[in-house]
Amino acid sequence: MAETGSGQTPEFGLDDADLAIEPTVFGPSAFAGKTVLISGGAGGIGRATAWLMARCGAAVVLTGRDAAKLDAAVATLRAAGLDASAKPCNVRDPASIAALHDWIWDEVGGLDILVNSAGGQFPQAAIDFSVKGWNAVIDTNLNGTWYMTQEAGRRWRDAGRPGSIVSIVVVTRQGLHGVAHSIAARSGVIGLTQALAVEWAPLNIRINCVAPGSIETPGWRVYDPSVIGAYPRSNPMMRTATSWEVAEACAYLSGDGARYVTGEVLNVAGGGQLWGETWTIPRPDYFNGPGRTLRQKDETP
Ligand SMILES: CCCCCCC/C=C/C(=O)SCCNC(=O)CCNC(=O)[C@H](O)C(C)(C)COP(=O)(O)OP(=O)(O)OC[C@H]1O[C@@H](n2cnc3c(N)ncnc32)[C@H](O)[C@@H]1OP(=O)(O)O
Ligand SMILES: NC(=O)C1=CN([C@@H]2O[C@H](COP(=O)(O)OP(=O)(O)OC[C@H]3O[C@@H](n4cnc5c(N)ncnc54)[C@H](OP(=O)(O)O)[C@@H]3O)[C@@H](O)[C@H]2O)C=CC1
Repeated sequence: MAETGSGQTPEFGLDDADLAIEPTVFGPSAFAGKTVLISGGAGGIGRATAWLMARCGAAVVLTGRDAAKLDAAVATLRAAGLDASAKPCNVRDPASIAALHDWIWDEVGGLDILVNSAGGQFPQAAIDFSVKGWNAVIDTNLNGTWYMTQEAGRRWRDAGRPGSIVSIVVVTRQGLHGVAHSIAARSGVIGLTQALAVEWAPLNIRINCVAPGSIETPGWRVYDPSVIGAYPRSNPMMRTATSWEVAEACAYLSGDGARYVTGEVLNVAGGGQLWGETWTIPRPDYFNGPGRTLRQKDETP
């Protein structure tokens, strides 16, 4: 892995030098003339999506809370000759989202695509969640995604313009343990997406989700090395993946190739939605035993 333009090599995942040259199935003008807003745009998956779409001709606008991180990401994109800008915003704060959109519509010339990649959680047994911790995860992942989505929808409606939204979620029904708050929040986002796919079809707005599996990004810093070591076993392909592999799914779903697709969840998880297991907290001993047959059912596991 090469060094980034900012002199930083992330602990996990691809850096900017990698993202500048990763091969893609999309042509160099696949997103020409499109403006794409990416929350979490200086993070792992958001950053890869920014590089991919910018390399395919889009003007990308990055947002997140950390202005310095955004500025560094924009500087490397621009140094590669790409059209990138950024404005900080906290997706938990509707006023800062409104200010971001005012700037995009007044200064950048409007919006075509929104990618909701801001999000995250911390690993903890659900029985130990504090009220504050639960609310932090719900507010970031469910409310934040809704605030961003509603603001984009309103602007498209008011401007009479079509739009496309992709929200990054997690695999909610199989294999991911120790992040029940996030499963709850992302299940809400999936339900919201299905509802809006219908309600907003008359507005010519499509909306879909991407559910990544084990994707090596800086976000992995909150997981203990002992659990990260097992992540390749989260799926039948028996490997982790890159942010680029998720970015290509975001590009497909948000772009014209998916013009007849709305209300979907695309798992980019190597089949982890079908087989595999990811413990973000240490796996309880209960699940390490052989289990019991009917004959053994009254014995202690
Ligand atoms: C088949 C599928 C395989 C998938 C494998 C991988 C699974 C998924 C991986 C990812 O999604 S990685 C990429 C995502 N990135 C992150 O998760 C980034 C890190 N997370 C965060 O930044 C936070 O968790 C947050 C909640 C998203 C941020 O919110 P906020 O900034 O408000 O939080 P804090 O102020 O830090 O904390 C608020 C509150 O939350 C509780 N809390 C936070 N961390 C922990 C922890 N480690 N353990 C227990 N509780 C925690 C706590 O109550 C905090 O309040 P205080 O106690 O600090 O007052
Ligand atoms: N990596 C993985 O294995 C998986 C990731 N996902 C999900 O994909 C999405 C992207 O994750 P990934 O790129 O890996 O993680 P990163 O932590 O690398 O990126 C997430 C970004 O979200 C931004 N963010 C967090 N909270 C807020 C907020 N309140 N307002 C604005 N921006 C915010 C952060 O920027 P800043 O700190 O500057 O605000 C950060 O750059 C997340 O929703 C994640 O949970 C799902 C499944 C697996």
